[in-house]
Amino acid sequence: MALLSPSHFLALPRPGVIAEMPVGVVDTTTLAAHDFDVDTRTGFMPPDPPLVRLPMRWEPWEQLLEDAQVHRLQLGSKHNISEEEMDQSESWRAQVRQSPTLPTVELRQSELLLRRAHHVLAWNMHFYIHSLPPDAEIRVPASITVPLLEVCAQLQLPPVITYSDDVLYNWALKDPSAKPKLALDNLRSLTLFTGTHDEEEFYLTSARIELCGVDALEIMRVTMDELFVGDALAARRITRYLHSLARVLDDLARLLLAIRDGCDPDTFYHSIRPWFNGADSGTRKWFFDGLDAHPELVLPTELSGPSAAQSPLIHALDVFLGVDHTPSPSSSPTFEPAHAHVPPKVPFLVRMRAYMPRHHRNFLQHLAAAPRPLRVAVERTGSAALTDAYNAALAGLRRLRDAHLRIVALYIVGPSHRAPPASHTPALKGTPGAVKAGVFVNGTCSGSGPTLLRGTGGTDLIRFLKGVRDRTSEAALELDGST
Ligand code: HEM
Repeated sequence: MALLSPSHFLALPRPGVIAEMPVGVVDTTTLAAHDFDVDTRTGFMPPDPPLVRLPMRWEPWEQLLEDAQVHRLQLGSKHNISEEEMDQSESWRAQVRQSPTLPTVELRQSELLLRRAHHVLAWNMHFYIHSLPPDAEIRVPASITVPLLEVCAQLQLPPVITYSDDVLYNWALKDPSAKPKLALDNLRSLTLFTGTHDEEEFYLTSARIELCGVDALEIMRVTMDELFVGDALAARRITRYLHSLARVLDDLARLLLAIRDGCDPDTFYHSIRPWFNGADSGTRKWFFDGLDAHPELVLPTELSGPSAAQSPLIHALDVFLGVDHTPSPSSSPTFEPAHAHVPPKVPFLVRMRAYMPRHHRNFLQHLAAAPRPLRVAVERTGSAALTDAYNAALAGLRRLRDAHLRIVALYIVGPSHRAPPASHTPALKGTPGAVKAGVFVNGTCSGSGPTLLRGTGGTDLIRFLKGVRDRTSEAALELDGST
């Protein structure tokens, strides 16, 4: 790939999340950045397939990622891990430690290079940490720490796998010549921990929801146009749009529930999910080597693993419909991190925004600052038809969250009460339904005991999810405008 010259318009400095862009300077870091990197056809997914490999200069990182997958590194916590598997992981980790610390300056010229670098380095870091024996100290080698933190400083993302690494920017087309190319069944994942069809389906379920969610984004857009007009005809149109939104939300719920066709709950819980754990999900602290020589690189105080709670689409739906997730002071324990070495911070869903690509974060801020919020407009008109339609859209979002609760019960609560199947080999990619025999993997999910279940991000899971679901319905309006 040819690198851009420093004077090229795409090589202009990226904007700060909080800092405003200087007056007159357009954010050109991605071709769609002027509209928050939200594409009219693909929403928060990029319209073109993500980069699959960095240029030769960074080939050592790519080679390590390929080796980890080809040699099928195993979770260090797997209860019946063989000597051979332990040796295999250790020899891969030794290669990581011996790798040179590659410079990242040239990556800065392209957002797409930076994205791929974050993907590769963060994935290598999770392979490194979670393949370690359960009693080993967690020390991320300088060859990962330094370039990863440099890339993170550019992208304003934390040094950990995010939803954008495993869903938004982790896909390719099965058939590039298919029409339409981004059909829901024309996707495959790029990087997998386990090489299983189950893991791929886990990521692709979210990817399909993002693509189908484009219809919801379009409804938001036309509704906001009508809110600007604000007359009786606009109110009738918005009424129609909100009923359509309820139907789109039911489509999203169907896509979510369809995960059951391709992803086995025990495989997910025991073999796949432990790879996602962040620093706030385990009892061992993560140390990052190489920082002494780089005082300019700053580590975040908390690192949560990837979660679809980082999906900008679902946040956008809440913002648009005016669902307020600010927890009351009495509900704060729901949002406590799992371990004492991670200080409690802001509410979980707000925290998750720091893990989103910054253009998407900015999109949500922009949406929240809309001068004519939908909920206020519905309250003001007092129209029965419009209020019904608004409540129908909220009910659709609640049904989506009800479906999600069923999935969490099936994929986390259920398996956490069961011992891992004694003979369990997940079906390999491309062989769905293959006979399962041989190996099983014992997960290390935080709080995975029956009494206190916690999510990837360290939440008191069911209580938290029910709270979010209930706040969705609580936003409903009575006909006279009261809640
Ligand atoms: C097997 C499939 C899934 C499982 C086991 C699962 C599990 C979880 C867990 C444990 C949480 C709590 C937060 C955390 O700690 O990460 C969560 C939150 C969340 N998940 Fe999922 N999830 C699944 C699929 C999805 C999908 C496909 C989506 C949609 C893109 C989604 C959207 C969300 C959202 C938006 C939240 C934040 C709470 C909310 O807004 O309702 N999840 N999920």
